[in-house]
Amino acid sequence: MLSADKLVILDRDGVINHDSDNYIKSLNEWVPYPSSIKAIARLTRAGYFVAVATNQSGIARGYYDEKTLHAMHEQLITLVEAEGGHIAHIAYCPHGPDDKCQCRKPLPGMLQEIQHQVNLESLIGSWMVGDSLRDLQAGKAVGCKTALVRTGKGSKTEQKGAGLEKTMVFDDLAQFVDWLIE
Ligand SMILES: O=P(O)(O)OC[C@@H](O)[C@H]1O[C@@H](OP(=O)(O)O)[C@@H](O)[C@@H](O)[C@@H]1O
Ligand SMILES: [Mg+2]
Ligand SMILES: [Zn+2]
Repeated sequence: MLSADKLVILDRDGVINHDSDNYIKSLNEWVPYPSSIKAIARLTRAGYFVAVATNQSGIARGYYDEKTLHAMHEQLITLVEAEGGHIAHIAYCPHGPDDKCQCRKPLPGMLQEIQHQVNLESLIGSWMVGDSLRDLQAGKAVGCKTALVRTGKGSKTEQKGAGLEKTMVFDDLAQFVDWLIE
């Protein structure tokens, strides 16, 4: 039986893979950080469940389609499983900022989807790891502990400084995992 403190929810762009201000629009543009793939596998081996919650407004904006997004996620799963890791669930929000959905971070809808997928009563004590303030806000809304990584937009988020109370800051996902499981 999974306990909430053994669940780590990851933002995708800027945490697992390089981000771009022009969106990640194709499988070729989806370039993982090798250390992040290995870090996910280390979490699995340490008994953690790992899930992903990612805003993908590029779909609503017409930059790419869900078939392309699924190809990126199949590649992610293949790379993680090749390292002996596992991803329990990938939640994504295909909507745009004006669509008034319940799943676009900073709203916690995707985290609640993950909660139900892994059969947890609560996410209190789970981890949310992101590079943007909205990732941390979504996590805090449902009681997650929060970690900011400096990759992707993380350094900019850190410099802005707002909303980082009780958030731990790490250079990258690998450093967070070193701290969490060592
Ligand atoms: O970091 P996650 O949630 O995995 O994904 C973020 C991406 O969907 C894109 O989100 C966009 O924000 P808007 O959706 O345009 O506000 C921009 O920040 C892009 O640079 C970024 O690639
Ligand atoms: Mg991000
Ligand atoms: Zn949505």
